[in-house]
Amino acid sequence: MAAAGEPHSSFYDTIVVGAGIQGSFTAYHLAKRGRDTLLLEQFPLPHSRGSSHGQSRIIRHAYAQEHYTQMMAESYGLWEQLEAEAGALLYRQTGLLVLAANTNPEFQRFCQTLAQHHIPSELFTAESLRGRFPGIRPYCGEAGVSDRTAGVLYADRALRAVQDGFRRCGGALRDSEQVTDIQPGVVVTVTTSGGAYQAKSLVITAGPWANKLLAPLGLQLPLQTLRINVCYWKEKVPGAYGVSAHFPCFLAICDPHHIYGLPSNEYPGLVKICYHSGSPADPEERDRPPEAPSLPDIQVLQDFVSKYLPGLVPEPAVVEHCMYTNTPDEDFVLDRHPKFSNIVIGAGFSGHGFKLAPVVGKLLCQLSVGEEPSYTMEPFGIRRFPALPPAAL
Ligand SMILES: Cc1cc2nc3c(=O)[nH]c(=O)nc-3n(C[C@H](O)[C@H](O)[C@H](O)COP(=O)(O)OP(=O)(O)OC[C@H]3O[C@@H](n4cnc5c(N)ncnc54)[C@H](O)[C@@H]3O)c2cc1C
Ligand SMILES: O=C(O)[C@@H]1CCCC=N1
Repeated sequence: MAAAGEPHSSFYDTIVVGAGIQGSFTAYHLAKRGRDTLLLEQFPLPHSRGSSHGQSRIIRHAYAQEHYTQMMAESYGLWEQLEAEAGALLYRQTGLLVLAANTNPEFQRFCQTLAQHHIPSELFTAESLRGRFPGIRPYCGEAGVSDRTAGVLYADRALRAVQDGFRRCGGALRDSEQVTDIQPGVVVTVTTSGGAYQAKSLVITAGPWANKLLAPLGLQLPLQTLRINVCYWKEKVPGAYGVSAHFPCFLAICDPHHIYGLPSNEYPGLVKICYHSGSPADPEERDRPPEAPSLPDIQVLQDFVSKYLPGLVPEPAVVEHCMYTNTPDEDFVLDRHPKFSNIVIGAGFSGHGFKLAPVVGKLLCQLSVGEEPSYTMEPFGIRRFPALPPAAL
């Protein structure tokens, strides 16, 4: 990194656009391998306009799709490594409870992946759930399966830790610099609001702005950007649903969208419970009220809280906002640009990418240095979207 007053280099091995959790981890892995790396961020850091801000995220092995459970084994290790390097606590184990009718096929897939991967877990009937978690009322006789390894990641702290780690490895992080133009080629030229830079390869991890950057490169991915209401609910007895009372994270498999929650911790007396969907929104106008009537997500949550969590006041006490960028199948996009092989794209993290960022960053790093990725990339390829115009491919 250039010292204060020294001119900045303008030629890098790799430039990463977007310093959310995915771009920051990609840059961290690149710098760790000795690649001269520039990480560009449009806003002053830290900021709350994308998807990686806030204090907490769920981390879990439990997934209905095996490819994520497989990746989580390595991800846990990399989070631990970052914790050690940063000398900061980034993860608190709380366990996770998945709730559903025990005949639900998705619930059964969760049970299968947990068993196949030997993740410490336990099955609960409605009755045993009541005994173990008195704060939860299985209103429709739901069953449960736990993932004891799950917990909460301290998101803001984690983002800072990975960016600090990147800098310690010699990486250059320039915030308040919006990328305004990308010229592909053997050497890629990136113009920002503050200058122009060149690199042998480029990684685009721009969150809800991905398609804006990809349009001039002839590519539009089927991404939907959603505004998410992040709701916090007051405990009737402070601490009853808290980490110290061993209340777990939970994921209720509901139709059409799941509901998930985290124990009270970051805001004393408040439990975070969210709907796993939101209203379509442009990230530039996230908080503008939608023209069409928005999803009645808060109503759905109120109904859920009053039925299933009798110790909470069934009205949100605090509502914050965040963005999801969803693909149609909610699998990530981790691939090279179909025409420009030295441009790599990480996008569409569909509201579940934080916990996997250490492995996502490694895979994007591997793609950008031309290495064989460590996992099958089939679920993440751009070519899985049949509706893409053939010209883009
Ligand atoms: C409410 C909520 C709850 C969630 N809960 C969980 C959870 O419990 N567990 C979990 O694993 N995941 C969870 N997620 C998902 C996870 O947080 C996201 O998948 C992840 O943060 C996506 O990171 P990103 O780096 O792709 O995007 P972002 O964080 O949005 O980063 C993209 C960055 O690119 C920058 N950028 C864009 N365009 C430009 C440009 N032209 N020039 C320079 N910079 C640019 C942006 O400013 C931004 O900083 C949740 C998400 C939300 C919103
Ligand atoms: O990724 C997670 O764990 C959370 C909870 C389930 C839905 C999305 N995000």
